[in-house]
Amino acid sequence: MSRTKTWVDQPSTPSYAPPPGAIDAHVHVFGPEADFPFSPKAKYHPEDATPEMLFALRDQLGFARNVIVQASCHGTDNEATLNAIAKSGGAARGVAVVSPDIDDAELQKLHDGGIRGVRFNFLKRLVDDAPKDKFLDIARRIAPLGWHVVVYFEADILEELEPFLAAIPTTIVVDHLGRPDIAQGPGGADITRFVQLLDDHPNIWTKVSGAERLSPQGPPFDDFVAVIRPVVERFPDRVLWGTDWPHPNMEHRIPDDGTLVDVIPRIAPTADLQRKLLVDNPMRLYWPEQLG
Ligand SMILES: O=C(O)c1cc(C(=O)O)oc(=O)c1
Repeated sequence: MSRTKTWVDQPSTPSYAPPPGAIDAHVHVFGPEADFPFSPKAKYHPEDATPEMLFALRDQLGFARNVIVQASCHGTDNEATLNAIAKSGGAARGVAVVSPDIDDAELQKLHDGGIRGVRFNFLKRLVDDAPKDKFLDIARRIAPLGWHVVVYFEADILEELEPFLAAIPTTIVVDHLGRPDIAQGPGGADITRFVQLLDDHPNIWTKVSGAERLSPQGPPFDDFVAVIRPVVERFPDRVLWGTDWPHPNMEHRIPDDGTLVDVIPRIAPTADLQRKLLVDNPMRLYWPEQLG
């Protein structure tokens, strides 16, 4: 498999300045492969996207902290994510992917390394299987640590997944809004069903990220803004935002991270909404001990 590069080296500097303490709550690191080899089951083989590159981007975009989400290409070996968190000097925490047979000592080691959640991935193009019963066992075991569950799925399986989501005893964060079809517009079936899910389950949050993945129109993402801004306004205390750098699998539509940041004030049009989205909400999940 040839190695893919999915990010721009010199993104534009955004016009929008995030508030002090802003958290980019969905990023990944890839490798470096020489130190942290990719999983033999990985569905893509990326170039190295290192912690140093991530922190330079964070500073350029005007963010203070990151949440590093274990990428599928590293399987259940979280060492690359832990390495990046350790190198951040307290400015990053993370979400791990764990094997169902992980023991308590290993979970505690992840906690000590800054992990505060586990990710369950249901995308067939990214993982071979997604065993709901085993995921539920994991969810029950991480609950006492104060962790939450991050779930990545596509809109077509939402209905089938709802009983599983309802059985999870922790906060749940849905990646990239469960990938609604943005072309359906603001009243579309996908986003309507997703909003209903959040109405019905007060413990379900969402990342309002993924404009570059979900918008058929592309920059400046007017179609994404029209569909997603009502979601931010309806659930101001249950939304997170992230660049998704280094944008796995986006080699054919590589986004400019500065342009993505400029979407924020359009989906969260007031300073109050922006502070909740970028600071207060992610702090509650990832750095709760630092809240007054
Ligand atoms: O849609 C994707 O391809 C994708 C992949 C991964 C991953 O490989 O972990 O993470 C994401 O947030 C999105």
